[in-house]
Amino acid sequence: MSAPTLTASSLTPYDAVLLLSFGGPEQPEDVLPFMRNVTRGKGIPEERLVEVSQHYALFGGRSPINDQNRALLAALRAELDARGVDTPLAWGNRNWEPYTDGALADLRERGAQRVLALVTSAYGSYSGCRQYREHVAAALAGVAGEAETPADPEAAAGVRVDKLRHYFNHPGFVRANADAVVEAFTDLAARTGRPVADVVADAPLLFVTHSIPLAMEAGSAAARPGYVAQHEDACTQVAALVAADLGVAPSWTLAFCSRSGPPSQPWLEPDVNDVLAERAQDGVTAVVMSPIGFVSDHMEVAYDLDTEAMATAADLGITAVRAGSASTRAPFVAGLVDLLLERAAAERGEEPARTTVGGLGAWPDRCAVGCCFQRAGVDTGTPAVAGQDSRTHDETTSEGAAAR
Ligand SMILES: CC1=C(CCC(=O)O)c2cc3nc(cc4[nH]c(cc5[nH]c(cc1n2)c(C)c5CCC(=O)O)c(CCC(=O)O)c4C)C(CCC(=O)O)=C3C
Ligand SMILES: [Fe+2]
Repeated sequence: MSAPTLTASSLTPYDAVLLLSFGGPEQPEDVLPFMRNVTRGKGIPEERLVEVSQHYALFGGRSPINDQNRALLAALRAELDARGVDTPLAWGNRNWEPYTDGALADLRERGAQRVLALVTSAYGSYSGCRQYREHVAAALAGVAGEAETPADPEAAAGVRVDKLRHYFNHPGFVRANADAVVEAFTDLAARTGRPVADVVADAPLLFVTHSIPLAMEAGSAAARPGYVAQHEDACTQVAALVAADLGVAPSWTLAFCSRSGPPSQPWLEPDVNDVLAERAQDGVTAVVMSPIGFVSDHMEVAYDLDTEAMATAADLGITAVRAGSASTRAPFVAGLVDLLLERAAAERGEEPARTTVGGLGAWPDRCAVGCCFQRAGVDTGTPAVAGQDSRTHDETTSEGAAAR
């Protein structure tokens, strides 16, 4: 079930790949300005900003996310080189330096006309999908020197930016998470001095992801199976690989972390800390937590799981082991390169296999009309690239024409 290794000497018609990520502060004085970027117009209470600033302060005011993206860039470069692909790889963030507009301006300067963006969010929701698409449209407007984002920012900037399909159900992402969970159960067995099969049989596997508002969940589910359904599909596949490797099927649930917003606004539940308390009441003394919703061990993992949830588990007398994230694990990196090659082949008019696992199938290359609005059915009309509802300049394709 490992992804087939694709080979091609280039990513034609793409001139460059852009790793597109969230960004994070790297020094204490950048924490609050970064958080104001993230929450602008979102109605997040000031107390929450102060609270989350303290999470960053615990780590010296430096988010781990940028270093993790530097490591991912290096791993992707090495994998591309190993397959003989010399396409340039650039990096831009939505919320902190290095910003996307600078990366795109630089690529344009170097002659790039078509860019393929790889977003560090495996799942679709406004936060992990359309918000990036709108962000790229605004960044292109900046590159074109326009104050307002025009309806066709790609034409204005002379750069077209496509986005790789979501990869929560790609075998590379699933295999990498399963390997990490197998390692965590093995570690838990060593710590408790029991056979690993016994540990899998009675230690629950808690998959953890970022909570989002229920309205955002509904928006994610309008055009395709939503954020929660995507997670359940990925969790089912990871658990199946763990069962195959360790001989016993783990009993898993999906829990959420990092709830934000005002208390009056409903977000996805249950919270991972509440799940731990419930399991303790049932007599559970050991768990594995897998941060399946996160591509790397950034601040939500370092604080909400490794600091807060670990303290909750300790208070409850639960031995908890946190599995690693996909980060730069070989199956994940190889899978991402497979996806880049698949997309390039599709853009050349070939018909590449769209490898997936689970029951939901491959997400479309261009996001479906109406996908991932912040609230279901509420189209703000904000220009966004890379969708079937984007106004791109390739009017000639049937897909582009159908969207109008
Ligand atoms: C689904 C999702 C992912 C996972 C997918 C993905 O990985 O992209 C994610 C990732 C991340 N979220 C991050 C940081 C923050 N997110 C915030 C706020 C919010 N996140 C939301 C959702 C998500 N966020 C939402 C709905 C909000 C409320 C405001 C809004 O509606 O947009 C806030 C403001 C404070 C607060 O409200 O908690 C901060 C500081 C970092 C960087 C971490 C680092 O520095 O290492 C990363 C990778
Ligand atoms: Fe977030």
